[in-house]
Amino acid sequence: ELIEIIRNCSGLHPKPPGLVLQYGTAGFRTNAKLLDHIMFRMGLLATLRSKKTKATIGVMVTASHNPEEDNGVKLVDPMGEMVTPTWEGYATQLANAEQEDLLAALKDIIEEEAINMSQEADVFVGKDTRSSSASLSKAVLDGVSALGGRNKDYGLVTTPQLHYMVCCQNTQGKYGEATVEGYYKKLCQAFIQLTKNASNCTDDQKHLSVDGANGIGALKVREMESYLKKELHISLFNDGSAGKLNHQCGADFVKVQQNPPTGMKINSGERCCSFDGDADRIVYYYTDSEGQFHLLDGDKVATLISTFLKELLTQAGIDLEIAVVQTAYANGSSTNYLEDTMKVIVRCAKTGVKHLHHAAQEFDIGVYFEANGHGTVLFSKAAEEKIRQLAEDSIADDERKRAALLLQDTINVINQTVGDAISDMLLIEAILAIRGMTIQQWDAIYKDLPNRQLKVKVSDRRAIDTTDAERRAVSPTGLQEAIDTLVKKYSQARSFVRPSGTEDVVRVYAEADTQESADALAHEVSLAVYRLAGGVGGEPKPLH
Ligand SMILES: CC(=O)N[C@H]1[C@@H](OP(=O)(O)O)O[C@H](CO)[C@@H](O)[C@@H]1O
Ligand SMILES: [Mg+2]
Repeated sequence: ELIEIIRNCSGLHPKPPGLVLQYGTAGFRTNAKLLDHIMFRMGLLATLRSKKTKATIGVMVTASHNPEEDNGVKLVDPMGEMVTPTWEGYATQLANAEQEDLLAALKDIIEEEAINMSQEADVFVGKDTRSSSASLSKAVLDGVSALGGRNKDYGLVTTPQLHYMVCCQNTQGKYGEATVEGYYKKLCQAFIQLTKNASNCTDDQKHLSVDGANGIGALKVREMESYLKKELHISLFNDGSAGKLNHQCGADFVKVQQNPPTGMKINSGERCCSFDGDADRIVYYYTDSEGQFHLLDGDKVATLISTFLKELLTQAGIDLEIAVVQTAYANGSSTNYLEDTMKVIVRCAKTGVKHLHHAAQEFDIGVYFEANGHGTVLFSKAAEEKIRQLAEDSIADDERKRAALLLQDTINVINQTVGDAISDMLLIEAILAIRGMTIQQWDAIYKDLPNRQLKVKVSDRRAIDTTDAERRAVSPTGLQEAIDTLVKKYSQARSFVRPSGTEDVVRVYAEADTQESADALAHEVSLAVYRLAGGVGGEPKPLH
């Protein structure tokens, strides 16, 4: 019977023969026209995952910072985290089975995981604002129904909101209420509590300009505003009413171009931030009186947050281990500052949020951020418990107790399931307010080393294999030696290369004491990649 149903339904979502796609760093992602069968099949897979875990699973339809024509899908595991690697493998298998092999591919997974098909299943579905998202999310729902799963369609939500809903549902409301309203209430209440500790904060300081990337984040910021009770004054730009999603705006554009977004009115010295297309990344910036642009990326955010937390822990007199997890893309100055001045533990993980999240779970408090602005803070159960006890302790002295209460509100403003632009924004705004800190003062904590990111096209990027959290290349032969030799020519220099997990390119990163040196080093390393790793098209040209 099931066989019949699936055969009929899957016929409505046929796979283009021969098409091969991979569940990559952030799920499937490609031109929206190629994704209908993927969505249907991810509906099937999410239902199986739900039966297997006996918990609610999430499916988010989005392609984040990609252009509007693209789309994609990510699966969310029971605690709101990214789906586990084994199931990423199943996702790829199921996605690539030809139409006539679909049933067999499903059966393989059911047998391999010994799934009880009579177990009930629940799947939460969300989507971003892309024009293709409506029909693609329907295809997901079709997949869920085909296997008899129940679904809840949250419609338009940010990626981190969907992660949050899944976690709330599976913790029976302990993490919060599994509604968009519940999300705003929890975060905004914590934010308002926190900012009560910011004495004499002026209206000017409460103002923030937000670039919504013409995406879902803009819609949700607008929805949230009334819950903020005027404690934060947001001017929203790129709200989707006129401009195109991610086009010359949004966090990815601002970070990679090191330029302000179009469509935003920026007064010199004013605090601004940009979200990406599904609102799981945030970067801050301002322009100074000379018109110079200053970017405060994920590394600066991690520094601000970890410094704040460390001070509170000291004030509270609680002994908890705090660590910052970065990737190889973290600016060398940030790593030095954190290790040498802040004296916090720093770990380097492979690119991709799941790797950082995993590494951060090893500590009492793990702050993780990619340089591009995706990140959050994780508190272990034991850490939350210690903080709660002190906050409720009736005989603790006032200063310790105040710090514990601040830590508690901080925990509540954070979305621990995944990086969340809205939640990160509220936390950063609260920290700046409490410390009476301007964005210029925040920026001055350390000075970024000039850096450059480039892409090189090669015939097969798998030719490059890396080790040591992607900081060294082990193949092709001679590449790492070539990089080492080039790096030695410059001062305070560092460079590495790795195959991208989301684009068909090799990424090159270089930093050095001056922008000229960083640019020259990045170019020379690009040439080495081109020559040693099978470059295609013309040789990389120098930037200047
Ligand atoms: C250098 C860089 O920013 N890489 C991004 C990018 O991965 P790549 O594997 O580098 O293509 O997309 C990922 C998913 O959004 C994100 O996690 C990661 O940080
Ligand atoms: Mg994103």
